[in-house]
Amino acid sequence: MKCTDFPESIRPYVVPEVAGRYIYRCLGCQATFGVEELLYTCPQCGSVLMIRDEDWDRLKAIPGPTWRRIFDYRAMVTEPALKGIYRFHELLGSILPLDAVIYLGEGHTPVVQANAKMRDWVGRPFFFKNDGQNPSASFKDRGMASAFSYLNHLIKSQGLTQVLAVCASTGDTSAAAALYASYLVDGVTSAVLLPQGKVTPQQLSQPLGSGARVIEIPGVFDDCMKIVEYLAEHYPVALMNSKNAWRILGQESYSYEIAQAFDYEVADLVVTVPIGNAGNITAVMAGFLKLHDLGIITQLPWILGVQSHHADPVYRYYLEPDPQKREFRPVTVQPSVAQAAMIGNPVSMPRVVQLVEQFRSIAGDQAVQVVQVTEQEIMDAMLRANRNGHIACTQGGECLAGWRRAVADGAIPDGKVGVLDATAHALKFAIFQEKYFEDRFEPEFGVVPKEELRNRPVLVRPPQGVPCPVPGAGMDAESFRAFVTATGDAVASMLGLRK
Ligand SMILES: Cc1ncc(COP(=O)(O)O)c(C=O)c1O
Repeated sequence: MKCTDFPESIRPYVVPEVAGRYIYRCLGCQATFGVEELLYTCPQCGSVLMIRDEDWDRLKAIPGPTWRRIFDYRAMVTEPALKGIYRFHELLGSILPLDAVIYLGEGHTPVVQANAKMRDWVGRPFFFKNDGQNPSASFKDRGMASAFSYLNHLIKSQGLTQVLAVCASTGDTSAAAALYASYLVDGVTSAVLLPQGKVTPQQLSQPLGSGARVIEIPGVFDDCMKIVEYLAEHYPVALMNSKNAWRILGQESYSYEIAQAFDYEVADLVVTVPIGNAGNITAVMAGFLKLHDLGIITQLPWILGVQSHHADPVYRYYLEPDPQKREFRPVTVQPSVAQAAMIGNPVSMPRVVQLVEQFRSIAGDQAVQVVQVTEQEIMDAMLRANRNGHIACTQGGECLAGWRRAVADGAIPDGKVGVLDATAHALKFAIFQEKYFEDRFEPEFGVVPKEELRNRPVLVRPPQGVPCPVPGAGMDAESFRAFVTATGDAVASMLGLRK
């Protein structure tokens, strides 16, 4: 449905105005800066930035029920600039002209209910929201659509040429950045820095296929991040990590979609996310806070962050109950199956600290929790989910393990329902499934396969003397019939079938 197909009375609700006064606000010294330039950190104190609409009151003047109608109408619109995350245009980019918006199919990801078996295994009902069904197969596309739409706007409005987009990545950020850069083509190229040997073959193939310059660095993600920060400080590049606040803005759409999927009744939900660089949990909290502030939702959901015991700096920070005594200490990560979240010094930690405080001040101390899970729990949970109709990656498994752990610890009251972020597609992380099925985990992971969760292919050959087809060579009809019958019977016997 096109915007112009709607009756005149509804059109004002559907077509967004290009308006607002966006600024970067420093979370350290509170200084503000215009968004005419792409900034990553505060030029005054070096702290991280968030983007704010200084004209927010004009949005607050619109009643919550009207906003809900606007977003629900827009869900039916097919115009590229209003599809996907930009149906929430006023909340995440209202200064962007619609012709600058880049849409590659991100957003609108499905919310899939867990079956009765999984519900009983956890002890509470829950859903997976499958962000692996985004174009580059992870949630990162939400933030990249935003960051590249903004970049596109700068290119168009300032006549920029030859922009080099760079990022450090645990695999998924690079796939998304390379994809969006490859679409823009005119004037934009991308280069991605990956920790050598610490992304899966599927993740590595993505930026290569999109034509990015792929640079491998010895070390872990945190080391790559320091290098791209250095590049952003000293060279003319556009940093596409979530330090770039436009990424956070786009990722807020995950919260908006959850609200919409649950008819804006989110009070009983526990939105569960894995934490790595902490951009995702930042965006999820910021998104719900905005909806609440505008009266689009009347109560906040709970937020549950999950970390592996091999990369758990945020969990450790919140172990201290007294906010005055909390002290953030980066950790040295150990190998983790939740490899995309294997980050010891999350860039968005200052954002998390402020938003958790804000969130808890409205919804209570229990409304944001962080739990820790083992590598074994992550693998077992992922495989169990995928045996029950899901397509969770290891980070999705981490969410499920965390949700189950929180329920078992008595931290989740009756009546709460989980919405778990399956942040990437299972296929990107198939290598960990393979290691489990083949019992090939290196000792440092500490994962021991459970027989009931393993699965391997079985080769069935026809009995001796029955000819087998040879690829490229012909076979006479009688031999082929003999092969089909003998092999078919062997398969049936293996499956316990009787004629
Ligand atoms: C699939 C996946 N899940 C989870 C994360 C963690 O998200 P964040 O770094 O925003 O905390 C990442 C990336 O870092 C990821 O690629």
